[in-house]
Amino acid sequence: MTFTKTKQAPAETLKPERIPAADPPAALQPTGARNPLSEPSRPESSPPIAISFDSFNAFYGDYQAIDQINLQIPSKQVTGFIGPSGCGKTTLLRWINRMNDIVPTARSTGQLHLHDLDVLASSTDVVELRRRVGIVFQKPNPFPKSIYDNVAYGARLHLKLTRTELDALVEWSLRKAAVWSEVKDRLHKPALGLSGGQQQRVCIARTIATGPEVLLMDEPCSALDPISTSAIEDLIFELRQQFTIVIVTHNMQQASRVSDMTAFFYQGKVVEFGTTDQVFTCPTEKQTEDYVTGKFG
Ligand SMILES: Nc1ncnc2c1ncn2[C@@H]1O[C@H](COP(=O)(O)OP(=O)(O)OP(=O)(O)O)[C@@H](O)[C@H]1O
Repeated sequence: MTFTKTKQAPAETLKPERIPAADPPAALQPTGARNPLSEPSRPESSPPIAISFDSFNAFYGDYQAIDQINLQIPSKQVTGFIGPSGCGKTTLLRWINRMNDIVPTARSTGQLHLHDLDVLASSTDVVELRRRVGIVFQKPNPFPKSIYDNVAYGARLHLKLTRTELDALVEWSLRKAAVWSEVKDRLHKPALGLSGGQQQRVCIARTIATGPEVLLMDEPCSALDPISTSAIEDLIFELRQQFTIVIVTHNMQQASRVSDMTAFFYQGKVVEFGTTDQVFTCPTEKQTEDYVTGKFG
């Protein structure tokens, strides 16, 4: 069995709003420059690289979860991480915004760059890094606050906006996350009163409200029903126009639908990395073929 990349039609019942053409508020324009070291030999037509792992290793205590990974993630595309349970997908994802800093046993060696920023340097401002690299988790995790306050939360921390500007930002973010029409009349009601799919889109709105360049998504649909999953997939497809997206998924159909590039992981290594069409229809490695066709994993 092989998969071909097809764009799903939006679910009629939850048809997402299209992304407004307008740029985000000026205060949210990304500031990242490109890493010149990552790009010198790439042909003109290749997209620039947003994230580079070079000889990257990650450990929990003595256990090595990531083994000598070299991976270059293109800007403003969707890169899917696939592979069997325990192969290191989440670990690698969480190093990109240093979420693993909160795990006492976690450490890494090698190089990791976001454009020209040395992510692992002790001098790196982790709060600013996490503003530039937002993360959406497996289960929607809205704060026990109103929808408005959820989305405004990061902006209140990072940006000094007037009430009018904040209102505009909240609306922009909720529109971008394709949930505005469903929540605009209940902005000051608890976010926890929404459906799981709506909560997840509010969490995405909360993440993009601080103006990140990168969105990390760790199995963002695993707790959602098929209609909500379809709405999130449509949203991912739209958001890649503006954000670099890295998504971990166990769902092969989902990976083939939403990802431009796919990395197949096995036992802490990247076995194969290429366009999603190539990885799913014409894999070069037997292990990849066995995995995407469901023979193991
Ligand atoms: N906090 C931790 N402490 C110790 N070991 C950990 C920790 N988190 C993950 N590991 C181990 O690191 C390895 C990689 O785990 P990771 O969660 O990155 O894999 P994964 O590919 O994302 O798996 P899954 O698809 O099941 O989520 C596993 O062997 C796991 O048990």
